[in-house]
Amino acid sequence: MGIESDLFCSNLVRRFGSNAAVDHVSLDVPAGTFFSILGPSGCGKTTLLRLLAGFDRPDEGDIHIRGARMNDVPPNRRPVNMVFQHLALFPTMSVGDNIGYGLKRQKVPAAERRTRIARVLEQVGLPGMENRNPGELSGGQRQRVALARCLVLEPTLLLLDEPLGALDLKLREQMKIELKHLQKAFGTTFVYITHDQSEAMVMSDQVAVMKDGRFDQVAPPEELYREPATPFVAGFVGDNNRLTGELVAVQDGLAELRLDDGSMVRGRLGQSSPPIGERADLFIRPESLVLGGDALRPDYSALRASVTATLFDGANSRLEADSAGQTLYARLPQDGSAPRLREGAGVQLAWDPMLARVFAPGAV
Ligand SMILES: Nc1ncnc2c1ncn2[C@@H]1O[C@H](COP(=O)(O)OP(=O)(O)OP(=O)(O)O)[C@@H](O)[C@H]1O
Repeated sequence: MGIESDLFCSNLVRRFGSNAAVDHVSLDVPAGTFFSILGPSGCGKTTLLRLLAGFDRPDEGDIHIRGARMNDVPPNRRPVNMVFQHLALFPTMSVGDNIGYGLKRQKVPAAERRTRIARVLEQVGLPGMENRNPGELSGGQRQRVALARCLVLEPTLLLLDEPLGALDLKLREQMKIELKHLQKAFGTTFVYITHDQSEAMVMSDQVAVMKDGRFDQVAPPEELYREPATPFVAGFVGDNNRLTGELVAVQDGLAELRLDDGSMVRGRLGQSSPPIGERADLFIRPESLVLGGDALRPDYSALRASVTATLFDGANSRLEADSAGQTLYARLPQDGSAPRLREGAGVQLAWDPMLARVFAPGAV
């Protein structure tokens, strides 16, 4: 890790007028890893990727690729390739010619080109498809050709700008697993931008959650999910319930909140603690909520709620309930153990306070 990493950036800033689209971003991506930048529309992902590719220049900060400073290096001289959402395969060229295009420009001899094209097609699971036309391929196959066209050039870094965005849901699910395997097989360093948290979580070694031009948190997917550093990350990564109340006490890292209907709930204090007496948000995941019964542990927090709907979605089935005007979702296991609950039925929703996070209110 450090300046010799495949990609190392320090304090990158890119302003448009008075607005900093990229606002002091630093990142360190070791060789052979899958790094995702995840954030909502307009947070600055594309602007950051354009700086890395060299299509745009930072106002401040440095970009290093394998130890070499890139700020003044034009895009075609950087050891970087880019895959776009709307891929631009040349429609009148065969798959083989599309893949060989960059090699030809590098003046790689024809025989070697043929060997490398055949090998990369095999690696992306399209052996022998050199002579097909892009129009004769499915959307997923075309995206694999676009990837092969970049990987055949053996870049240090592959930048991917929402490459699955144009595919339908089922294909996207399949391709995100394939991409993860391909990245590991090639060992190329991937920097992937997306607004889809599931894509980032499934594929990445590290995810940077971006908001308003800054990184809120950079961590492996599981850590982001279990230990969100900010209320934005808690609300953006995975499903979460949010309860708002007043912070009345803190003891041993556990915060106690009084909700507006007077109920008391508890959760672990996050990194940014509000002062006692101030408003605070408690986040608890749907799968951490249990439908309370006799076996409720005494240290659990619990709320009375009334069922507003059961939402069947196979393994992701959920219960929607209302507790004093706040909507909560709880996971409903589909192995027959979930009780049958009618709309309007009263339930008790309980949780282990260690699984809940409490933060000062922030934009979610
Ligand atoms: N050339 C430009 N001139 C002025 N403002 C720009 C320019 N490019 C981007 N911006 C602004 O910078 C901010 C970040 O834009 P950017 O396209 O990087 O976001 P994004 O996270 O990629 O969004 P999306 O997911 O919708 O593509 C936005 O407020 C955008 O309006």
